[in-house]
Amino acid sequence: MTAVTTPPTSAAGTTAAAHAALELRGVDCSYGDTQVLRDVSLVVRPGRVTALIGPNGAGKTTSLRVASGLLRPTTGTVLLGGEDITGVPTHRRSTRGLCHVPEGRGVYRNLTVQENLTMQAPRGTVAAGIERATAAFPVLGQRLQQKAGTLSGGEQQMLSLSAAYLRNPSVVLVDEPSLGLAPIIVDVVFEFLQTLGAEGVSLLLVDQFAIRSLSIADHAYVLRRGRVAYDGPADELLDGNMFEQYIGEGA
Ligand SMILES: Nc1ncnc2c1ncn2[C@@H]1O[C@H](COP(=O)(O)OP(=O)(O)OP(=O)(O)O)[C@@H](O)[C@H]1O
Repeated sequence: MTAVTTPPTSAAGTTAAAHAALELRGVDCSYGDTQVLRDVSLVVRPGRVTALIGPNGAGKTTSLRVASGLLRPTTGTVLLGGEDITGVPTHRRSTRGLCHVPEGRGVYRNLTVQENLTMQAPRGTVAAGIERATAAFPVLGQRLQQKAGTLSGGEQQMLSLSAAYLRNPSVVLVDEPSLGLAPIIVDVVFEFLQTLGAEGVSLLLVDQFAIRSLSIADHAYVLRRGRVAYDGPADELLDGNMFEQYIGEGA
């Protein structure tokens, strides 16, 4: 476990950050006069699942918003595949393979499931994309003509997560995918996230179920009051004492 912000150095002398799919480096971010991220550095390694956990208000969603370009850091750098994308707008990050599945079901409520899926898929890939999404979530295949706003919460979340398949991204940021879902649907969502990871997608996952997130993650960061308090292997955090020390009272 690394106590805080310095990226671990490999035997070859290169930092893990040199091989990052996504990296936040020394990021500060504020809402107006209120600073919520302080010198946040984190690395999402290629084809790995990285969990970002911490108590309410720690800055997890803000970190994802900085990564996807919805927020501009006041200081620091965002890198995608080693390239500085700090000033690159959100839609261009998306075409470069970065997909953000935001908290609260990013679906178009007045469009049907099929229309939602069609909007997400790049031109020329719609049919294949829909096939892939409905194979992952068969219930969506049965609801293609239904308005997204009339789907259950779980189905809306599945539709929202389908974007991660349709756009064929290399890096996916997922914010609170299990929020408000029944336990059986939470299982489906975590299975899907695990499948994405197994298929080589680099995942940065924020979820209220810290233990569950850590159990599918390779690496973990704990944020506390806008600072990285833990940077290390996910399984080390699952150790009872460590969990209590870093997350116990907050999560
Ligand atoms: N648009 C905003 N304007 C002002 N302050 C904000 C805004 N969004 C978030 N904040 C504040 O920034 C801090 C970090 O919020 P953020 O949503 O990133 O935390 P979080 O770790 O994701 O929390 P949670 O687990 O509760 O979702 C909080 O104190 C929050 O009140």
